[in-house]
Amino acid sequence: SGGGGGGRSGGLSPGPVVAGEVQRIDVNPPKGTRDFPPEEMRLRNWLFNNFKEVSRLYGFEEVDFPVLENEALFTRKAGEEIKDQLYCFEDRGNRRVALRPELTPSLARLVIQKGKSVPLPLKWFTVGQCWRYERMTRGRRREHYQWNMDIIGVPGVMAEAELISSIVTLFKRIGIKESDVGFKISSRKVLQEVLKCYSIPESLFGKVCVIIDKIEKIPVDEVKKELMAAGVSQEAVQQLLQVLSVKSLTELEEKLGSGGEAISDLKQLFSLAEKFGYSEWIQFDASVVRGLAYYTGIVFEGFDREGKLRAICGGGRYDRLFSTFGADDIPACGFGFGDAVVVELLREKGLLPDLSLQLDYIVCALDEDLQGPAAMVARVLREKGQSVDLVLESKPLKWVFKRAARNNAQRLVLVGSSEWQRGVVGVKILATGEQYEVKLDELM
Ligand SMILES: Nc1ccc(Br)nc1
Repeated sequence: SGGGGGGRSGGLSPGPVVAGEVQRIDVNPPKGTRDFPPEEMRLRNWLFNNFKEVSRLYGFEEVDFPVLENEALFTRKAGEEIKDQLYCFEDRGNRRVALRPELTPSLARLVIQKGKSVPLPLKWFTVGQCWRYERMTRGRRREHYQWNMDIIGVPGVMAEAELISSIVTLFKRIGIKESDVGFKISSRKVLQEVLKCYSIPESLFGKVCVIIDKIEKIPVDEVKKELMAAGVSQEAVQQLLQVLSVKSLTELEEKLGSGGEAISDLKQLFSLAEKFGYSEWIQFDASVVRGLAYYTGIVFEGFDREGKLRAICGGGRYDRLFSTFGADDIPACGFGFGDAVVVELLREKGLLPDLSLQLDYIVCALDEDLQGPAAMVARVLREKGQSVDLVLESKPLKWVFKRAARNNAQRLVLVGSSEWQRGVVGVKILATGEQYEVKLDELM
């Protein structure tokens, strides 16, 4: 959703500056950002209203945070892309600030700030714009909106199962089926258990996961090199990469043994999926790691089964994030769901909704000195909850009918002199052409 459109004049490249004339500004939004003209805004509102309705159905409370945050929220030392692309600067008070690249750190900050005043578990959601400063070489967007749902204070995988259920509900609401998309599910405890066998320090865990997450984006030898540079032995690297290619929970159990938390979490999650009714939507995929350093357990991502698009959404458990902000750890999990990839998917599937403007009335005075009575008509209708496009200046009837058609007005009210003298106005039902006169207080 979102994007520019043809302006009133042609090209936007400024012509020569003539003395006394103002050079035309660039009317496009900054590189990598989008405008939302009415049609795009209707699609965005439709999508966000679905996000919010699902959040309401799941009993989540809406929260919000500033787009501008203290840079320190995002300066994790794990080599994440999100940090390399931080949209950050020093403000006039010499503070290091950043346009948030994600929402979870802000949420964690607010939870810590609220402390014991907000009884756990918390189920919070938000829809917010997130930013990255990426060299335009790849021509990618620099902003998108994310729907985030987080459950704070529940250590068990019922929380992850509930979150995935909410996303399935969203997909169903917008017409996307399990034959269109799926969820790849794994747990970072798989990697943790391998690393423990090679006594790799916990402090390296986040960085190792971030490197492994690049496995499908850069050559595997590069991944190996980065892992070894980070301090992982060659043997451990081999084991890590091998475990990522495991194809089933059974095979994983053979590899890791049945006593570990990774297997028990995953088995429980797949069992719960049966009860939630979304087993057909999920699959175990050991290669899912996700690129954020703070995930510690179950991780998942929504993908399009045709494999044409980037991940639709992603999330997981982050039980150690709070202590990175100097607070006591609280078990937590959540996901982010962007506004762009899902719209690409809907477009691909021919599922974009038809969201033309819906107007109840267009009201027009038939001559200049009837503008006041026309305003009265508009007031009466609006007080009854009717949407009214009041024509604000003298216009030929042809113009009024054209505007009524373009704005999908259901009825046209014409305020004419002789009718007004008789205490009535003319109403035309535009779909049928039927027309009648009605007293002002009988208007509806
Ligand atoms: N984190 C992030 C922010 C903005 C965009 Br576009 N993509 C990812």
